[in-house]
Amino acid sequence: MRLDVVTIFPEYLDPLNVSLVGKARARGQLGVHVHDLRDWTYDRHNTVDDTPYGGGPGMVMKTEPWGDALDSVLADGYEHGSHEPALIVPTPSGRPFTQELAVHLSERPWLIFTPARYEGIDRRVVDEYATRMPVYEVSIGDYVLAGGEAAVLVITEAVARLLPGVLGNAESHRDDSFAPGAMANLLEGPVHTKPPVWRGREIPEVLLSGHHGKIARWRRDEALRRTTTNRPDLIERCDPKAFDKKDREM
Ligand SMILES: COC(=O)c1ccnc(N)c1
Repeated sequence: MRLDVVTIFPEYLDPLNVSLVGKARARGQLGVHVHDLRDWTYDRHNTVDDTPYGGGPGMVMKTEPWGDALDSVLADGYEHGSHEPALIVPTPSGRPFTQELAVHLSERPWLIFTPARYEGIDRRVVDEYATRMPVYEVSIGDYVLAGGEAAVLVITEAVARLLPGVLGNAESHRDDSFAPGAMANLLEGPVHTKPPVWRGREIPEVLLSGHHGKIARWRRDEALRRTTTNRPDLIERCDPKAFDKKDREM
């Protein structure tokens, strides 16, 4: 997978050099190219914004720098063998970013992120590139940020961990919160590790039983309990039949 990020704060994406994404890059599983939008400005002040047509507060990011930047990124990607780009536009007015969307994006070969600042990017930029590739306008939650770069980090982290071979244990995805299948729409339950007793607190006995069926049922019940408490809105979406099937597998 190739990721491109065009931003006025390239240093904001430095965390993509560390941890899981950094390791995936070092192993060549992920190519990450961060570009400074101001490299495509030609005036003395490297201007990237201007006042909004129709009036209103704040400033709007101008079409020309974005157009020149995206054309350059596309040319470079194609030249190096990438294909089927998709534009990812982090915005509070986008579709919710979900585990399902993360899975979908992890299956694409090339993602180009355009995190905005100010009041956003002139709409004509999205309209222009929507003629050449799929555009995903994505919100990471019901709140507004000063810029989309933090959302790029969130989306990249969620997508990169799904790439084959990135997470040590391929099974780790199966019980993810929101993962497709029996755990779909359920929050993950609690986890425990050594020591067996800590400040007088012991491990739930079932986890020490070695009975995989009982352990799986306990984990499912704990996931249901946590989901009921924290996300009752998800409960009606659960597929009880999936649990029956899982029970049979136990
Ligand atoms: C400027 O970008 C945002 O404020 C933003 C991006 C993605 N999701 C959000 N909830 C906000």
